[in-house]
Amino acid sequence: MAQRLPLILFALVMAAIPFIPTMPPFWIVLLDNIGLSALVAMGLVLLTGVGGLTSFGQAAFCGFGAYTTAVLTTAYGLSPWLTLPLSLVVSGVFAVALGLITVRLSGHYLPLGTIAWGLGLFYLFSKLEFLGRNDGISAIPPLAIGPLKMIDPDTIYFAIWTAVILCALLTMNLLDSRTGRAIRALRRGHVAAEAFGIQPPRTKLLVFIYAAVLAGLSGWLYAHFQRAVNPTPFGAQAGIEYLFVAVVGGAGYVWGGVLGAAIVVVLKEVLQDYLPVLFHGEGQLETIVFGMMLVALLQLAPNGVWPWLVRLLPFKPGPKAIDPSLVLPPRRKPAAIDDSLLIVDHARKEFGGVIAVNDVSFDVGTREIVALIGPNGAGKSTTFNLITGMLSLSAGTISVSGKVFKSAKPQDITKLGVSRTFQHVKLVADMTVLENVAIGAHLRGHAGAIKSLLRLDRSDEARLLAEAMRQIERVGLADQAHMLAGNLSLGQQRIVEIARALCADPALLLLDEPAAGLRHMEKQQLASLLRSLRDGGMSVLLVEHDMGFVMGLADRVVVLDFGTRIAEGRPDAIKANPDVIRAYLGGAP
Ligand SMILES: Nc1ncnc2c1ncn2[C@@H]1O[C@H](COP(=O)(O)OP(=O)(O)OP(=O)(O)O)[C@@H](O)[C@H]1O
Repeated sequence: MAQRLPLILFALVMAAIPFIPTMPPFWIVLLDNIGLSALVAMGLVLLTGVGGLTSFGQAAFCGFGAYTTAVLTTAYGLSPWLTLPLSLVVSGVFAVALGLITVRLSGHYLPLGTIAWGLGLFYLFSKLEFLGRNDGISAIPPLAIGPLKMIDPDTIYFAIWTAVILCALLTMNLLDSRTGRAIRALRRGHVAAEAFGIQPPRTKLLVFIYAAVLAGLSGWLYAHFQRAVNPTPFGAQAGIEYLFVAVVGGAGYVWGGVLGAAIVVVLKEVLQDYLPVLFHGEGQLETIVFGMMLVALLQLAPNGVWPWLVRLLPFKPGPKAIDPSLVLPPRRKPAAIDDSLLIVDHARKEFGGVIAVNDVSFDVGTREIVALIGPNGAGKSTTFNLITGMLSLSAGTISVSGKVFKSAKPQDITKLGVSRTFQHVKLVADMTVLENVAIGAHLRGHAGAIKSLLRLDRSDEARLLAEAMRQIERVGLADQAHMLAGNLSLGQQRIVEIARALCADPALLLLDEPAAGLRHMEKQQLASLLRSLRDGGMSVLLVEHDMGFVMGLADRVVVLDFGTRIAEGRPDAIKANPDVIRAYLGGAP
């Protein structure tokens, strides 16, 4: 409840505003416009700020919402309350169709794709006869509750701001959940997300639909507020402006969308009113000044105004409460075959003319720590990527717990009980250590987006967080659990990755250079942690350049050179092996 206090206070203030006797009616109109814009921006926060998918085309989804209700209420006489779900469904269905194509685009192609369909849909709205072409549709009935018709700006105000507050609540619920973590994980790229069972295309499509539905809701309200629609507010320029709103307010924050809407709507209004007076009606000066002010604002607050403002607010979110008594059921571990959990059998990987891995074979048994060593470019990371499904084999096979594959998706390998860390740390810097580690337990949770939106996921979520905390304590980072991962040292971030991997309850742990960046004491602690994991029944395969660390820890060592396995054996034998000394150890520092 205390968590929701700022929202309740905000709702009370917004509810009281129309009753202030001296409130100029025009301000209420401005607040209505801010609310409409905030709904679209909130979707963009999730899509662009949190999910990393830049869209210039959101105005088109407002158009779907607005035109759906305009047609159905004027041509078919349907009640606006009936057209509300239909407007949202139409926006959502178009989002599925456009999203299926768009979310697969990457880099510059994604925003370009959204501009393309933003432009295309604008022309569609202005050319279709039944949508009234350029003139649009007028005489749209107002919203009404019984005899109360929401004709004035100060009555529809309540509908608009109820929608804004409700959507803010739902969006915050979604972000504070297993699904929300999956969305936030996407911003760090697909690789880490996929390694823990998150399905990026599906998650992106979900965000895409959610943002479109919010825009559709804004369009529906707009149609009944203006009582007329035409294509202009749903064109590419409006799409760009919505993105501006989100970025100015703070694209990573739900309330950034609302604040951005307030800044942009008020700024435009003030400039439109005062600049022509100051400059005697000269040209389109307000557009130029508006653009310059937004650029200046972004220079001052590159992450948007919300995070800057939040530092001044008295409410600070406390750390998440964790109930240590909650436990997640262990994952069903697949059985090892002939005591081997992992069998790499004549694995080969060619990149064009480069043979990165050349018929390499080795295995990892149960309760065993195996180290994969070799000079730079020997093929260690490529072998790791073959095992984890990030690369497909050119020849040979890999089997995990008896399941043989040539190419498998990372999510499928994770489901077989394999969990990994990365050579280049892949944490979400602006998420806490606890939230990052909880991503590791993604496949152990079950609550989906709908449950998260409605807050029906709390017991599932509490168990996931309790498990994440347990793993953080296990690796010795309890004091850092509520810190942002990006504020930790590189060595600590590597340990956080291990906690995240452990959160998946793996049978086989793959560690890519876990000791890099660690101090001597930290390495010793890591070695004793890995030994205790092995003694507890886990198998570990690690790539590492620190020979002191490897030789004191590994049960068996596999040595690669130029993609070929040149030796395999116990650490003492490897240290004395002349081929290994020549290829690697002799040159090792
Ligand atoms: N995607 C790729 N395309 C082309 N060549 C690649 C690719 N990935 C790796 N290679 C090449 O394959 C070889 C093995 O690289 P890999 O990164 O697996 O070595 P490594 O043993 O992990 O090296 P390091 O210790 O430096 O991380 C190198 O010659 C590398 O240039």
